Order: sequence, then C-alpha cells, then structure tokens
Amino acid sequence: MMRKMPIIITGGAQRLGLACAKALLAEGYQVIITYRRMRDEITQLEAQGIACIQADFSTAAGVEAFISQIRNDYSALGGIVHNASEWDSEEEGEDTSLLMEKMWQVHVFAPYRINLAFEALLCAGAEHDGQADIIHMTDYVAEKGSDKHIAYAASKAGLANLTLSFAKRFAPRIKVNAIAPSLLIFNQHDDDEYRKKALNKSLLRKEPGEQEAVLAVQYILDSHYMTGRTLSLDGGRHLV
Ligand SMILES: NC(=O)C1=CN([C@@H]2O[C@H](COP(=O)(O)OP(=O)(O)OC[C@H]3O[C@@H](n4cnc5c(N)ncnc54)[C@H](OP(=O)(O)O)[C@@H]3O)[C@@H](O)[C@H]2O)C=CC1
Ligand SMILES: Nc1nc2c(c(=O)[nH]1)N=C([C@H](O)[C@@H](O)CO)CN2
Repeated sequence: MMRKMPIIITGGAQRLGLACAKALLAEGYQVIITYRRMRDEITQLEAQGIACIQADFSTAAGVEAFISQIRNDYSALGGIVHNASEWDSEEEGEDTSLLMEKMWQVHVFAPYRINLAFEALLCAGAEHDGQADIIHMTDYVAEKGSDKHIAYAASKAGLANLTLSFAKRFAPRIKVNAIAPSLLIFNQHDDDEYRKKALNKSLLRKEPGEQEAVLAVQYILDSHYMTGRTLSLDGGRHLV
C-alpha cells in the first residue's frame, strides 16, 4: 500500500538526506526536508515538490520552533528521518567544554523532543497508512567509539539508545529503527591519504555512495515487522 502521509527528513538539503528525499519523492511520497543554511538548491527542491523548512536544532528554542511549525502546518505524519548531524572532532581545536553539549543537542535532544512532540501526528498518519516510522541515522562508532570524534560517537550512542526506548513506547502503530553507517560518502575536503585509510577500514573497501542509505530507508519504510532494530551499513568493518 502506497504511503500517503508526509515523511520528514531533517538535514535533507545535501548528501545522504537529499538523496533520500529525492528517492522518496520519486516513489510518490510527500516529502518535507529541513535545512539550516539557505542555499540556491532549496528553490529547486521546492519547485520539484519537496516542502523545505528552515530549522536549526542547535538550541532548544530552534527545536520548539520547528515543532510548532509542523504542528501548525500538518495534521498527520507518515514518518521522520532524524538525519541532521554535525561530524565534529576534538582534533579541530573545538572548545571541548562546549562540544559534548553541541553534539548531544543535535543528535539526542532534538530527536528526543521531536519524537515526543510528534507522537499524535505519527499515530494519525498510522491510522491512514497502516503504520508510521521513525528512523534514527546513527553511526558505526556508536558501538565502537572513536578516538577522534569522542563527543560525536557518544551522542550517536545516545541516539541509538533512543531507538530502543521509543520502539517500546510507540509500538504497535509507530515503528522506530536506526541506520548505522560507516563510510558511505566522503567529504569534498577529504584528501587521498584519508580516503585510502578510510577505505581500508572495511572488508569491502569501497565508498558505496548515497544509494546505500536510500535502500536502507526504503527497506525500513516498506517493512511491516521490524522495530527497535539497526541496519548496519559498514562494509564488514566490524570484522577487520
Ligand atoms: N556520510 C557518511 O559517510 C556517514 C554519515 N553518517 C550519518 O548519516 C547522516 C547523513 O550524513 P551526511 O549526509 O554526511 O550529513 P551532513 O554532514 O552532510 O549533514 C547533514 C545536514 O545536517 C544539517 N545540520 C547539522 N547540524 C544541524 C543543526 N544543528 N540543526 C539543523 N540541521 C543541522 C546540515 O544542514 P545545513 O547544511 O543546512 O547547515 C547538513 O546539511 C548523519 O546523521 C551522519 O552522522 C554516519 C556515518 C557515515
Ligand atoms: N554528519 C556527518 N556524520 C558523519 C560524516 C559526515 O560527513 N557527516 N562522515 C562520517 C565518515 O564517513 C566516517 O563514517 C568514515 O570516516 C561519519 N559521520
């Protein structure tokens, strides 16, 4: 059965989130994305039929403003993909007294508050479509830790734990799952030395691209019997 209720993808104006937004739109979903920084592509996405909402989850006020706007504009939701994220490192001279709070804010506080606030909208969507979905974009390092992205990894572990709690709280009408990628796509600034080192961290030694995340989101949305679980997209990194 085609899902008719709108799907929100946070941080959907670039890279994995944008690829997922375009794929779901092509499948016939109503798609809403959030973006933090305005860019020319936003106009193009709106012309294609993707609703674009400006939202900055770095403050509680920003999260509440987003919640209010969705509640005002929509009476039901088919799902939300918590994709918005910053991959900050202790190596970049960041003020580590602020880094953990910054990572926790975007990766844990925002999904936590938004999930609780949108329960009724998601249940209304489930009444219409038969089910509704919450998907948390976590990370391989949530399980393994990271010596260069300590606060980031801890916050992704917090997000992974939210998957378990919300799966229990929202069943049976709302499924709650996570996707834990390792390397899917490099950043433009990644140099050859970094790329070679990163590729050698997995058994399959490849940069699979955005489509790997698209397939995982599509599987979860099409599934009728998975909740509280994580799809690991890591090329066998756990066996290296
Ligand atoms: N790329 C990869 O290989 C991997 C990705 N992941 C996870 O997958 C997801 C997507 O990854 P990727 O596409 O690389 O993500 P990006 O690093 O491209 O970030 C996605 C978006 O998040 C938005 N964002 C960041 N901070 C905030 C904030 N405080 N409030 C609102 N929006 C914010 C940004 O918006 P704007 O640009 O408008 O500022 C950005 O466009 C992330 O959760 C990431 O942690 C995990 C492992 C590997
Ligand atoms: N928000 C982001 N999170 C992560 C990114 C990214 O670009 N943005 N990239 C990675 C790496 O690909 C890592 O998995 C392999 O080096 C991790 N998280």
